[in-house]
Amino acid sequence: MVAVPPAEEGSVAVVVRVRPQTPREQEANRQSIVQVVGDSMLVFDPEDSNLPGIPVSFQAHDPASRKKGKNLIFAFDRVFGETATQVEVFENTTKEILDGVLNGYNCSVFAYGATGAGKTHTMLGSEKEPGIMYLTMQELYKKIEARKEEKHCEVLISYQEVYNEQIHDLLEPKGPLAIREDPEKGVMVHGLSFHQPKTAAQLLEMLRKGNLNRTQHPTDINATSSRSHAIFQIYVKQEDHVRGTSSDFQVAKMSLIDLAGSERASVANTKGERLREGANINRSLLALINVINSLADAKSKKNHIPYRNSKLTRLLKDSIGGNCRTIMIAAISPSALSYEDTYNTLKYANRAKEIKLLLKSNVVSPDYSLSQYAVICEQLRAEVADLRGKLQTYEKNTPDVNSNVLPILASSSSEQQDELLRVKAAALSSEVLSKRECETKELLQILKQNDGTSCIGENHVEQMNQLYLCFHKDKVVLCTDILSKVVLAFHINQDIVLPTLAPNLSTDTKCRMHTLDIRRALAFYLQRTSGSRHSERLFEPRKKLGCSDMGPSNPVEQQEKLNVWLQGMDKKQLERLAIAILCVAQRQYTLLKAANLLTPDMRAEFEELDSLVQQGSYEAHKVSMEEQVKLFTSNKAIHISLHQNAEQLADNGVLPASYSIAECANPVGSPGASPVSLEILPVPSPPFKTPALPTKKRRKSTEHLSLAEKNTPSSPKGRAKRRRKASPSAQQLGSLKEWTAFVPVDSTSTPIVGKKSPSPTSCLSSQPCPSTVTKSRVPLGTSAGQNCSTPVPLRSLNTTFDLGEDPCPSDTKLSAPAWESVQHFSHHKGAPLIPSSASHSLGAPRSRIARLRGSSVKSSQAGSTSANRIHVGIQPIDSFHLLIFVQNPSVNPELDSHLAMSHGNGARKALQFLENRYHLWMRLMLKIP
Ligand SMILES: Nc1ncnc2c1ncn2[C@@H]1O[C@H](COP(=O)(O)OP(=O)(O)OP(=O)(O)O)[C@@H](O)[C@H]1O
Repeated sequence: MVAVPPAEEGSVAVVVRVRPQTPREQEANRQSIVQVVGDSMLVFDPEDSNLPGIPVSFQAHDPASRKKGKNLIFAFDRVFGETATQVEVFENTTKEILDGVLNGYNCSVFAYGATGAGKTHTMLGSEKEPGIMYLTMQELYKKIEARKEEKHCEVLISYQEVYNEQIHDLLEPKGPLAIREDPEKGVMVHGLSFHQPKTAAQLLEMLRKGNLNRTQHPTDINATSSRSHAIFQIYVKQEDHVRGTSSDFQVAKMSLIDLAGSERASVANTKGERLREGANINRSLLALINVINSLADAKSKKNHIPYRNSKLTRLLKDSIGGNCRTIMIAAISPSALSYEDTYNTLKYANRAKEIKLLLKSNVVSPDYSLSQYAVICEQLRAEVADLRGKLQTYEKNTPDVNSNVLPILASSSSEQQDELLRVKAAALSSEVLSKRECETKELLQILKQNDGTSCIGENHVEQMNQLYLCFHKDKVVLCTDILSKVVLAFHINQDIVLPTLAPNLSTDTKCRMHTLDIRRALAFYLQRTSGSRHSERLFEPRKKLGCSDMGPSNPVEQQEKLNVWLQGMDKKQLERLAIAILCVAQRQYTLLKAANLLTPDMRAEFEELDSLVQQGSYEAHKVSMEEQVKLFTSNKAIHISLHQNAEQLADNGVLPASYSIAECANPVGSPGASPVSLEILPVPSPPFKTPALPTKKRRKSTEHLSLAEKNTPSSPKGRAKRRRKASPSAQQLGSLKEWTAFVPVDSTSTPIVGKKSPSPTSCLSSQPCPSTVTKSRVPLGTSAGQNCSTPVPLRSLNTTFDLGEDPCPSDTKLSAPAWESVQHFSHHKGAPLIPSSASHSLGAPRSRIARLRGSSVKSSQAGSTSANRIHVGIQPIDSFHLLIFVQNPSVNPELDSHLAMSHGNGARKALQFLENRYHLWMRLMLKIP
């Protein structure tokens, strides 16, 4: 039910404005016939010139006039004397009812009077002295502005005239318009234009233009006599900003009417057209007077009101009396020359005072019937069901965020990605976060129970969650990195092939735990992932590659087997894993630092880890190298995480050495995929000499990898010095142009020839090779001298490498072009080398990699058998991850060695990324054909 606002009784307000005498009147030197007494009274044709305030000149009266209206006293709501200003008139008339308009009441102000009495001056005014129309609108805009916080207001205006009983649009002049009466909407003018001035100034301009269209002709009485009734209407619609239950809004109409002046043909001396105009004006005014009389007559209230007698009265049907606050401004001349007109005006004005009003605010409520409500309810129900469905889908996908969402992201537009991530984050934030909290607490429990040396304080739970939130907000940036780096650690050290991301979102948490207790971490990890699709994924590729030890697909069995396997790990294996994870943690620290996400606790922890990494760097490097070499000799994949926003961040100087593969959504071998070249480059030499590293001080076992362990074999100062001395940073690698100058565009290309390379035999000497790349960031491994013995030639990874059968030193000879290329692009003095220690210790498979030669490209193309080839490939997994794999088709011919990836700008960054972050003895060269 819509509450009907109570009706308010009232009556038409009538004010009189006496204009000053015109020059013509002054010339006639007649007496003034109007005496204003106070604010609301006047004496028409005062008899006694001695009345207070009446000038002596008034005493001489026109005898004819005196007969009719001698000393008539009129009282009105307000009487404005000759000196009253426009603003004064406005403020005491229209301004007072403006609030009514804003409260939903219809209002009208009309100026009535004889020709030349000052109606147009009052209503419209001039530029110098703008009248009520302008002042009203100005005030209206002010009031709307003042309440814009609560209400939304719209203003529409129309401006029309009734001339010779025809209605014309003054703002968009066209033919005469017809009046329609709608039972609900009231009187309407068909075809009338409505406008929306934004400011009062705009409105004034509209008024000015409208007045130019108004019919005005000079008469004897008034040089600018308006020959039409002008009706300016303002519609104000208001709506609450915050809707209530009723969705109410108010529409009020304000009519500002400048009537044409009544005239006596004899006085105005009108003829012809003017006479006809005058007759029509008088007729319509007479109709108005009749309406006023009827409205004012209490007895005739229920009787017929003769609105239809003229266009004017039809138009003003809802603007005079009734539900409309009405102000009549009676304009009169004080001159005795206008005695009759003034008297008549005062008479009608006096009559109009008696018109009663019954005011109601025009509150409009959308009429929602019950059936409409039912429809709305139904729609809302459907929407809720739809949203629930979506939520369930997202919840289902939550643990699978990496495998499901990221590929979608990779193939989506950035807007879609944003949206997906937003939705994903929303879905994750509630349930997953609470899961994560439990998980973290569980981890803490485990840590406390088992060794009591937890580096993760209780407050870390919160911090981790913060990190997690950051991860969401930052579009899966850091967490993903952390996540996949842990996976990488698993990879290298545990020989697990993992072509998809690690399973759950809290692996970063586990990463921390891993640094304390690898065995427990792995167990925990497996516990968490067993039975999930992720764990299947974890082992499936391994099976595919013929690793039968992980055989059973039953997750429980898998877990048991793995547990056994973990238990069976010897100290050294665990140590390797620990070191690899420490390296990962260091990189994680770098990323977190770059992203400004480090808390003091984390910083301390990572610094400690860093020192551990440094301490065990030789070992770490050795492990890494061994794994690397292994990698080349069997079908394995290294799962490398790439930073989604790396390029952007790199551009901003945040992450200078990372790489984005935003366009790498194509699966391996998919049609239209661009080939990518992956170069295996000579391995950089480590920043320190192996003999200098006291191997005794290496980490003894996983148990010794506590974060509290701070002893380092070399001082940080020394390390820093080594770093300074170290070979060029990633930035020194040269431009992409430089790279492409040396690397074949596709797999069938041969290395660029014609450039001299250093003698390969020089690499066999104990001196560093000229083209040795020395690493600077992290201690990486064996000496340059060692490396020199097993140089890896420049290769395109979408080519096939021949694997030599014999590991004899002569096979290490490189083709001249390859070496020269390496020298050129690397800008390094020494030759990049694979450490001899690694190659010596790795047995047959190791010797294979050692035997890769630049010249072998040709021989592979010449038809070497698949048994002695390896394929090295790079496969984008999603926007964040890159799978680099090395395949020996003789072991598993199913794996596609083609590379499908295209990315234009990131080649160098990719190289830097791989080199600096992962210490892989490879460099990536991505090429766009
Ligand atoms: N209050 C006033 N102060 C000064 N001049 C005025 C005032 N009122 C009217 N005038 C002047 O008197 C003249 C006639 O006024 P106006 O045109 O407004 O009369 P009107 O009633 O509109 O006549 P019509 O009906 O013929 O259009 C104009 O020159 C106007 O400037």
